[in-house]
Amino acid sequence: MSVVFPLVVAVDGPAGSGKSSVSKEVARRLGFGFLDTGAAYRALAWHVEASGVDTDDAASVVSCLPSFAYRIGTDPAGYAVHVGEVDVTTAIRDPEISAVVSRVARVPEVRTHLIELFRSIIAEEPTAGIVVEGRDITTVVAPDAPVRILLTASEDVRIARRSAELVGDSAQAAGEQLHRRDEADSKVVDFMTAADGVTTVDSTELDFDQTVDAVIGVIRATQPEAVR
Ligand SMILES: Nc1ncnc2c1ncn2[C@@H]1O[C@H](COP(=O)(O)OP(=O)(O)O)[C@@H](O)[C@H]1O
Ligand SMILES: Nc1ccn([C@@H]2O[C@H](COP(=O)(O)OP(=O)(O)O)[C@@H](O)[C@H]2O)c(=O)n1
Repeated sequence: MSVVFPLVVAVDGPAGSGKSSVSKEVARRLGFGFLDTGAAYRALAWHVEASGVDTDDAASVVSCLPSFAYRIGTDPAGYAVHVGEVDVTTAIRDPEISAVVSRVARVPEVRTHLIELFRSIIAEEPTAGIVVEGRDITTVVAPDAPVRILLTASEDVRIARRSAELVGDSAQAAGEQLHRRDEADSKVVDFMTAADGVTTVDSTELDFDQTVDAVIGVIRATQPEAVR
């Protein structure tokens, strides 16, 4: 009996471009699974901090990997992130975690460990497809995915969207943090330019529903049987 893998829709892009919210809605509409890979880097940063370890020291970060008991579901309607028994779904969105996550994500051993984890979650997806979003999905995690998309938007628009969802944090601080994080992250992987074969969806002038429709349009163009 041959093994049938799910159809992988790989989505990359900078912070605030809509990767997470748009991918989740696309998955919901198509009956696919959804994997937010950034959540794992955030949860590891949370775990490193909770272990009292300096996020700036790569060797100490690596020493936290064996005790990192990470769990995430792929049902877009039941999104929840756990480290051991602790539900960290909300805690990992804290600006304090956003401020340190890039330090954890730049460690090569961390990336190797999490990339393997993502590939095993993808291989075990029980539905017909899975939308996987992050920074290196189209290039490293699933470069052979049949659908590969770079979701972008101008920095001003991304900052405005991100600061609109923060409470008690000034728009300026949110903007500066987003800019710094993209700068640090893009030294590790290039998610600002589309690799060969990757389709760019620029949501600067699109509202949320139009962006979802644009992504589904790209999927339909390459995999018509996946979209009815
Ligand atoms: N095309 C769009 N138009 C307006 N708001 C959007 C659009 N796409 C996403 N958003 C909103 O922008 C915010 C950031 O989106 P998110 O999915 O968290 O981005 P990312 O995962 O790329 O960081 C969310 O509040 C989301 O609802
Ligand atoms: N595939 C990925 C996904 C996220 N990340 C890291 O994880 C962090 C959080 O990712 P995220 O997708 O939750 O960030 P947002 O774009 O949603 O703000 C990023 O700033 C990167 O440092 C990564 O290195 N590779």
